[in-house]
Amino acid sequence: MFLRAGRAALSPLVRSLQPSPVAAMSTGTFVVSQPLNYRGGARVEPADASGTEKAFEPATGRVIATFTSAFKYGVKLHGALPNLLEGCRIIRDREDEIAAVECINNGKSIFEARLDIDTSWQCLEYYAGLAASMAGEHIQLPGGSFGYTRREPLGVCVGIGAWNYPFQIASWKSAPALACGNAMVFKPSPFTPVSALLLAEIYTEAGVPPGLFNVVQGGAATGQFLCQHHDVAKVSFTGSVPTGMKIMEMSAKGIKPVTLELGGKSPLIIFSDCDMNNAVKGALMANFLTQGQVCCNGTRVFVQKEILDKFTEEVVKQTQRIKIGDPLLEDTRMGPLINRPHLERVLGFVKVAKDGAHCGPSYSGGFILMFAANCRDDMTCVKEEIFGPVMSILSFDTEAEVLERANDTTFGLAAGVFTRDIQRAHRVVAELQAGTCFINNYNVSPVELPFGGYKKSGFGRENGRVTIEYYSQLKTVCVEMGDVESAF
Ligand SMILES: NC(=O)C1=CN([C@@H]2O[C@H](COP(=O)(O)OP(=O)(O)OC[C@H]3O[C@@H](n4cnc5c(N)ncnc54)[C@H](O)[C@@H]3O)[C@@H](O)[C@H]2O)C=CC1
Repeated sequence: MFLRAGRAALSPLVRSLQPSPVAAMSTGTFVVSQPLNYRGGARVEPADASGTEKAFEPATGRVIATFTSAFKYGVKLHGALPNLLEGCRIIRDREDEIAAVECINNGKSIFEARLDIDTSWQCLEYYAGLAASMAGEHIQLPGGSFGYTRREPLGVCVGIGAWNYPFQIASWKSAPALACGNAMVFKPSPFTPVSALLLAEIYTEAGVPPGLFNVVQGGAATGQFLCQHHDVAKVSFTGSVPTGMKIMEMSAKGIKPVTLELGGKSPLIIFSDCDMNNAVKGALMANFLTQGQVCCNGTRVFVQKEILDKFTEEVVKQTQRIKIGDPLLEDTRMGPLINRPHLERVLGFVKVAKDGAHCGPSYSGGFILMFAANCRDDMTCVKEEIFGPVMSILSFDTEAEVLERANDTTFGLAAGVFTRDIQRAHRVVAELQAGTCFINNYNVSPVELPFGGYKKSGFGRENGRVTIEYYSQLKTVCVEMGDVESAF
């Protein structure tokens, strides 16, 4: 199953967690003993505790936290602009500790967890800068009259997160929300309840007023409660399409705006004139980060016929070199999937794919990694979101053909193209039905660039300047400089 011997070598990293108020360490991993709900600037046990849930360490199956779900909730708006830059500084200082918590609770490699923490503090830094430059318009009207617009907060925003990027999702939702003057109640996935608490404590330490960022633990029932709460002005959700539909339905009843960051089955198109080395690296980046549990992964890899064999051979060679194992080890690049039911689900897709495709390396018992070559568009592994380390390779002849096949999906989160022909690159991305398109790279996420989906992958955006519009509302002020011209 998993390299226990390697774990002993990790104790210095693990020990460095001990001074943290979060965790008391046990044999090479941690257990959380304090309450995991956060309200009014402190950890609390919910008054209406409705039973307990457990969170596990994916690599070992150990229980790392037992926590209570919360239902009753009330948050007061403070109207204060928090010091996000100080929060950014604290996250950078505590990067190793936060990354280790993320690695233990999620299973992603420590190497990758650190990258997630980087994109988290970068987000706080970015919106700290934007907060000061938020401005409305001044519009001249006849007769010296004029109008102006103000960007105002929405109120209490709810953030609901998935388990694959727990700290990053909490940061990407809360930083723009707080920068716009809102309060946020954040509900992490019950699989990964721990690191959002670290963010809450960091905000408090940074001087964010108590009550501006709160964490509520629980599953679907808690999420529903938050979406239906009459004090909630907006819901920002990251998760699956079926849950996204429910969130939208609930929000519609209260006429609440929603941001939906949902699933995907994104195409990655490799033309024969590509830089092969970069294209292979791009395909690995597009499929194997966080054990393939990434919404925008380019899992349908379309390769132009002339280079199909060479490309497949290189992909196989390089996937075989990926270091799989204990996610806390520095050289590990792929850890375990989030839990056993998810592993079984992914293996189910692999089993079906094996009947129709030539399949590459696969390992079972907590870790798997594979590719399926010679796939067809109608295969289940090509049509459905697997959310695991499974790359499907398909061949194509012409640009027109591949565009039609790439767009033949109800999802539209991301897409990628590798080619040396700059005109073709831009022509192709203009035709791709996806919210984020990569040219000659894949799965990089600079915080300056908006991220979000087309079609059933959702709407609204995270990151970038535009996200300010999703966490604020526009007030128009009309100013009369003359007399009132009455119709009566
Ligand atoms: N577009 C994006 O930015 C991202 C999308 N995802 C998508 O998320 C999915 C995997 O994440 P999961 O956590 O399994 O998704 P999920 O939809 O099962 O759960 C997501 C969150 O919603 C909550 N929830 C579940 N039912 C609810 C309900 N009825 N009302 C309110 N809240 C509810 C869960 O407790 C969790 O916090 C994949 O489809 C993936 O593609 C994941 C990461 C990023």
